[in-house]
Amino acid sequence: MATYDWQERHIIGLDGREIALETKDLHVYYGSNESIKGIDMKFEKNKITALIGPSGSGKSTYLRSLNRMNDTIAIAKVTGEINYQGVDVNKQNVNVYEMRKHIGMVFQRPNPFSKSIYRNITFALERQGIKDKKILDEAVETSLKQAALWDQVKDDLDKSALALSGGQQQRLCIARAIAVKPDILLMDEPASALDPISTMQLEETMMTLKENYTIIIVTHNMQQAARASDYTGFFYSGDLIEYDKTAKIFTRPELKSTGDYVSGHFG
Ligand SMILES: Nc1ncnc2c1ncn2[C@@H]1O[C@H](COP(=O)(O)OP(=O)(O)OP(=O)(O)O)[C@@H](O)[C@H]1O
Repeated sequence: MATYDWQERHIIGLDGREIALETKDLHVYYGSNESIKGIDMKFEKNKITALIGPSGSGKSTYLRSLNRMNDTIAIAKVTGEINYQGVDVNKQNVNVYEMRKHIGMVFQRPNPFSKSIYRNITFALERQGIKDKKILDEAVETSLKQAALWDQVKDDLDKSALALSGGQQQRLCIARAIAVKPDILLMDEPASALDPISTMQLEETMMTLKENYTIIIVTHNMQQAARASDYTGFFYSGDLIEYDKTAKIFTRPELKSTGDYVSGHFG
């Protein structure tokens, strides 16, 4: 069993880069359990950042706090700053519904509504008061194209979303998330319920999406992080231990713990 110096940190500064989102001294508590222990992290605009680390290290908790999903958990308390376009979205007076139009989320398991493919995409837009059929049609086509699903479903838009394959359902959920034109897409293990082919298609979709979006993804799949992301953050026990360009993390990380984790020799 290797021993590691858990006081060591190596965190990239991202000086001079355009920053889409930043947390400062972010802590998350579930009751008396401190699951995130003061994380400072910046995310570069139009890049994919992967969050990796062992089970229970706090990746999902951190990701979910970025668009206030932890608000729904009664015992959760989040302190610190989450800065997005000059606003601390962790402040109580922030309109969370509005904020989530800018910072969207795709979950681990595809969760389309039990509605048609078309209405899955238009639902949020209609809630915003958009009724013009031409605008809704355009939104459906654009977001399905961006999610690389249009060609497969364009003749079946009235069919139930639940009739799609798992991989198609996940791409529909991405299309639904991007229909409201967010800046940032948070993805919590979006490929964990998918087969290898759907996983590859999802990764290709992510690579195209980053032209327009900043993506932050939690993944257990090291190959996926290495292939698809620009930056990687290694989490351990609620702390961000090492954060750098993905190529560096996977070939010559600064810390032994990171190197052991990404090569499967951790512990
Ligand atoms: N809803 C919750 N209520 C109480 N504790 C929670 C809750 N969600 C997570 N935790 C705790 O917070 C810590 C971090 O969990 P989290 O799920 O964020 O880790 P993770 O790195 O995403 O793990 P995994 O890779 O297994 O999904 C764990 O100790 C976990 O038990």
